[in-house]
Amino acid sequence: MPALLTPIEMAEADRLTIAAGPSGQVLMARAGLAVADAVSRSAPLGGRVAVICGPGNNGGDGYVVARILRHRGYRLTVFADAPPDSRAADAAAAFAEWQGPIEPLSEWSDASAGIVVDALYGAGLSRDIGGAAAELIARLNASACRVVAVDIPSGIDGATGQPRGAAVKAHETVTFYRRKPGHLLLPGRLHCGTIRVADIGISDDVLQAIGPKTFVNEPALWRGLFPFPRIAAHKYDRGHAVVVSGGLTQTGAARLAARGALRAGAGLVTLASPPEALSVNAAHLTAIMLMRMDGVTGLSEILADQRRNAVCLGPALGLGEATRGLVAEALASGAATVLDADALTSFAGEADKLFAGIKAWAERPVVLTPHAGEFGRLFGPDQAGSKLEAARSAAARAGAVVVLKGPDTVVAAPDGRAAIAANAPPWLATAGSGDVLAGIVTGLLAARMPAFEAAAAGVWLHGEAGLAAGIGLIAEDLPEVLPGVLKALRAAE
Ligand SMILES: NC(=O)C1=CN([C@@H]2O[C@H](COP(=O)(O)OP(=O)(O)OC[C@H]3O[C@@H](n4cnc5c(N)ncnc54)[C@H](O)[C@@H]3O)[C@@H](O)[C@H]2O)[C@@H](O)CC1
Ligand SMILES: Nc1ncnc2c1ncn2[C@@H]1O[C@H](COP(=O)(O)OP(=O)(O)O)[C@@H](O)[C@H]1O
Ligand SMILES: [K+]
Repeated sequence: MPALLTPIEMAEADRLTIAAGPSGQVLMARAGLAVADAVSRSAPLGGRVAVICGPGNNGGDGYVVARILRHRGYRLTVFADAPPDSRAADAAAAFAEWQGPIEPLSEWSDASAGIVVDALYGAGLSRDIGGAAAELIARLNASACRVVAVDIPSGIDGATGQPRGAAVKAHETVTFYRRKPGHLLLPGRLHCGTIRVADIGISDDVLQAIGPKTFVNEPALWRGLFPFPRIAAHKYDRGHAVVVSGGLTQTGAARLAARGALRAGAGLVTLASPPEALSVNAAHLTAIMLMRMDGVTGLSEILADQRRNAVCLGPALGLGEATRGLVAEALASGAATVLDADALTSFAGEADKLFAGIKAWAERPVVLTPHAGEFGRLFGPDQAGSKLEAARSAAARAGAVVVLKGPDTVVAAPDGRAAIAANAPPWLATAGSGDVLAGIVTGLLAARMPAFEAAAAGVWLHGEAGLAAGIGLIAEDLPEVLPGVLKALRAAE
């Protein structure tokens, strides 16, 4: 299970492990060894290494690293302003075994070493960093030193990815057992550099007891429910997606979504077009079917055929009453519904009306795909907590799966499950890319994938498609590279 553990859950994993067998000192020894190995991989033997130790068990890991590296022949200096806190017994034991020099934090300079191990604070960060530690972090970040962070760069909150006061910028981070949300959420991810996850002997049995609800968005999370075509299936088994087009001069976005839906696996896709845009849509469509849709009645007629089991509204649909009417009709039809862009912004200030329409038929899947701006307009600009918590509480409030987009897209379900994406390349930030994503999710819903998994799989496929197309991609490329991505996904089954 690609679980992410919050600092509190990770402390519980440590506690359960220690209760069942190895001591905290043994876990710390393994953690320190993993970090020492990471340093050894990039530092020439005999080179200078500085280890900066804080007052808790993160600092304890640092003393272990220092001892191992000195034993291997590196020239070590430890920097710490105080011995370990009395509550960090394992760290105190590691400190007692360190028999080399200890300098105050204020003495650190980039002349001390080319490689710096950051063991100031890890999972126990509990307030903003100030004083000598903050000053040191500023000097460290301005230096040319290579920084290896123990567990998480000091100052990054493992639950939220937010810096607290000051935060180390690392080139490499070695964490233990499982990553935390703060390793994936921005800006935390940008502070981590390359992330290694070391096995320190924690058994997956602890996950049963902890019941984590946050995951990395990768295939292990949803592959079992992915609608790979079956040999005995016909196209209607693969579902029929409907995408609603905007008016005469706003048709491209819906066609991008429709093509995403078809490539993602819907057996059929129909573009529902306002009468005035029929000819322009007709000029651009081949495998995708076209139907005339005259307002709400028109959409109602199209969705009356229950085989049309998923519908996407929003891309370039226009703002206002007409769009609100179409959304209400889609939600009342019983088709799985994806709402994006204008379908979300049209409910700014009237969000509860939208949520009531969604909750009126709770078993019908609904996925909302806002970017940060649309999210703020719908759910209010001042969401408390991290992006993860914002998406989670929005999903509970709306009664829908929420895809809060960006470089660290979060997919959250009303039941509290959430997945954070780590595979999206920055060139996905291009006009129309979100329209394709809405279409991909619609295609997966048409193929009857459950909503949370369809949204997560859609986001992952979109990211992989971005990687496959590479820099320079335009939105049109995304559906066209999906077959290669799907082929690799299926081969890895
Ligand atoms: N036995 C275990 O539980 C294991 C823990 N491990 C390490 O232990 C770490 C967690 O240890 P701790 O829970 O002791 O926490 P930390 O060592 O991350 O920090 C806690 C200490 O820092 C102080 N502190 C927190 N925020 C501060 C701030 N902003 N300014 C000044 N002081 C601050 C606290 O008062 C406390 O003394 C992990 O990150 C990991 O590196 C690993 O050794 C694996 C095993
Ligand atoms: N910096 C970034 N790195 C990776 N992916 C990004 C980045 N910025 C945006 N994206 C992704 O690009 C897509 C943009 O969607 P959206 O903002 O709706 O654009 P549009 O309306 O032009 O289609 C989303 O899937 C989003 O997650
Ligand atoms: K650290």
